[in-house]
Amino acid sequence: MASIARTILKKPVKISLVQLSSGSDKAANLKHAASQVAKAASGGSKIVVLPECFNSPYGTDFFPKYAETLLPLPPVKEKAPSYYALSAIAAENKVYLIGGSIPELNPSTKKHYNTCLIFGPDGALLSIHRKMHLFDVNIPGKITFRESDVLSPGNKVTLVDFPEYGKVAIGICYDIRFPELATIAARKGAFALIYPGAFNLITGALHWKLLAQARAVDNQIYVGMCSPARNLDSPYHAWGHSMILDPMAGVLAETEEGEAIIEAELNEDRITETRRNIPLETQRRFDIYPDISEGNVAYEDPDLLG
Ligand SMILES: NC(=O)CCC(=O)C(=O)O
Repeated sequence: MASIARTILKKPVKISLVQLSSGSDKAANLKHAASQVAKAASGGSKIVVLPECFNSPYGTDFFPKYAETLLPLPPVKEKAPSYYALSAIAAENKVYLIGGSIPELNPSTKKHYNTCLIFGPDGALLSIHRKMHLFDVNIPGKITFRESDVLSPGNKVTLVDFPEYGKVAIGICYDIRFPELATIAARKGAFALIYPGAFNLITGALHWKLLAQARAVDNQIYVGMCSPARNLDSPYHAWGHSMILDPMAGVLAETEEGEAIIEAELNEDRITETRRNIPLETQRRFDIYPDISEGNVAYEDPDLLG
């Protein structure tokens, strides 16, 4: 089989993950996010990531209360303060901003979503990812959570093109448990999988790093997982431990549970070296099993097209 030689990261890029400390005051959370993204950008990062539900506490009781109306695009200013704050933050700092996630309401269907907005360095909206896999778990005596009591799932794989660099795939938290999403994105040429995510203290301790390393090693790609800082005053205690992994699943940057910014430089050489040394791409057996990146993959969500 021929080897697949293609450039997927056009030039080195520094990325920052902001493990933000948030509370119940949305305006204060937005202001704080602005100052932390500015700090990350001043260190040279051109891609900056915020955590899941960075503008609100995380929990089913909070989603409707904090939900913003994005549709039809562009949203009405008063109904989407986080949208306009993120756009301004991206433009002021000239960064690609992966805006964690915010609770969203589609007023025509009355459905709520857990939604990531991605803006370019000019402040223009590049893409929207709605969490595809909802966090519904029951580990008796430890944690029960049912996002689906309130939220609806998004219906597409999100690959965003950052023209100077290449494509980045977006998932939100529980989405990382589904390797299909990561594999589709990697085979479609993403150089990084980015997951804003708020794992908890039970599964975080066991699975957070394991899943990050699994997605990196399976796909020979960079992975970033960006958590909120742990806030013991809030009902949900996030695991923290934001991390950036290289395509060999080595940890490039990692933090603990407090507020922090972590950063790393990503480059094409590390991807090609990994893929040359362990040439999974040319060893796959699509004569035996299907290539899940081909065929019936949704990249557009009809609900988002208006
Ligand atoms: N916010 C989430 O999706 C949490 C996911 C999580 O904790 C897990 O174990 O998965």
